[in-house]
Amino acid sequence: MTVHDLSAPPAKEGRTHQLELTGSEHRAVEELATDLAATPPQLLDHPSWLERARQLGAQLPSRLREAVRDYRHDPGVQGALLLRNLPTGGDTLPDTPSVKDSVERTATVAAATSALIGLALGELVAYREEKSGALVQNVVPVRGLESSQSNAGSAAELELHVENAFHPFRPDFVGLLCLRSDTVTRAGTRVASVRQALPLIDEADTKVLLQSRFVTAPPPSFRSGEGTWAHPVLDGSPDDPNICVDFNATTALDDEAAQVLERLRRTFGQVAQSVRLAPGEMVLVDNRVVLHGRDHFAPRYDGRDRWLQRIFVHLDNRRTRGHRTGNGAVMV
Ligand SMILES: O=C(O)CCC(=O)C(=O)O
Ligand SMILES: [Fe+2]
Repeated sequence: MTVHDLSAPPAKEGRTHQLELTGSEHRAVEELATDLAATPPQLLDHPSWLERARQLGAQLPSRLREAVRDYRHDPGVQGALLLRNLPTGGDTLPDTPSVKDSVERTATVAAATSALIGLALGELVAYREEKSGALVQNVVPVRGLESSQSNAGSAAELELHVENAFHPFRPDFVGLLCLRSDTVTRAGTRVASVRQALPLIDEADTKVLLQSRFVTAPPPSFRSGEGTWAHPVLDGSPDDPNICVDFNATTALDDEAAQVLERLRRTFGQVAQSVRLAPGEMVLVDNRVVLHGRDHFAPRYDGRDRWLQRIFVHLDNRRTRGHRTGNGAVMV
């Protein structure tokens, strides 16, 4: 990550969470990820592979475990954790996938790295109706979907959103590990937290945002799903609220709320930072307080396009037990 990075001064007092692994820490993670990738049946979504991933996750270098634990306790003003110098199996990477809804099923060093970190943070989860319920999903540009408001798009900027804002059990955290960056236009992941935006929202608007005057539709990645019941955009502590909004999918139920929503969109546009991930960098965003999106870019479809791998994390899997068959990782 280079320009406009998370080391830019935060909007107000607070920690910026980031950690660059040393050479020996990198090798230690690589060894664990290589061991995990080779663990039978070498399938990411398999219960026995995930059991091994939980065990090996506990052996990650202590500075990494500390950084994750600290971030989990309080995600800071920016709500993001940036990890650098992670292994991705760099020299042996295949071409960037190019098809819609591409996912990783067979274990690789990169996918194992994401799984180890996700399981150190909490529980890996996926949605049966999205990307066939795979735990590690590819974020790649897809030909024909350039203008889509999904992670397969490119020509259009992907609007700031909370991941799966419509869902009663949206992820608590989203992780994006970069395998290949967009070397031409240097497209970044945009991040903006409600902790940064709140001081810029006036009190009257905050009041409206705390009321159930909004609805949100499922994103294009979901095969099916109902739009939400009326919900507030802000909830919890008025001083440090959670946020639930998708500027492409949330609509207001009345004119006043629509104006407030539009002002909120502009405010978030002001505080958003572009995180230009380089290969081996992973950004985790706290999906309760951070909106994310993506700059527009021009893919070449030559096998070398931008390639991220995405994971979702829940902190408490008892909450969703009734939605997960056999206590597995996929919500139905
Ligand atoms: O491409 C990116 O940087 C982020 C895309 C996104 O919003 C997602 O995959 O959830
Ligand atoms: Fe997203």
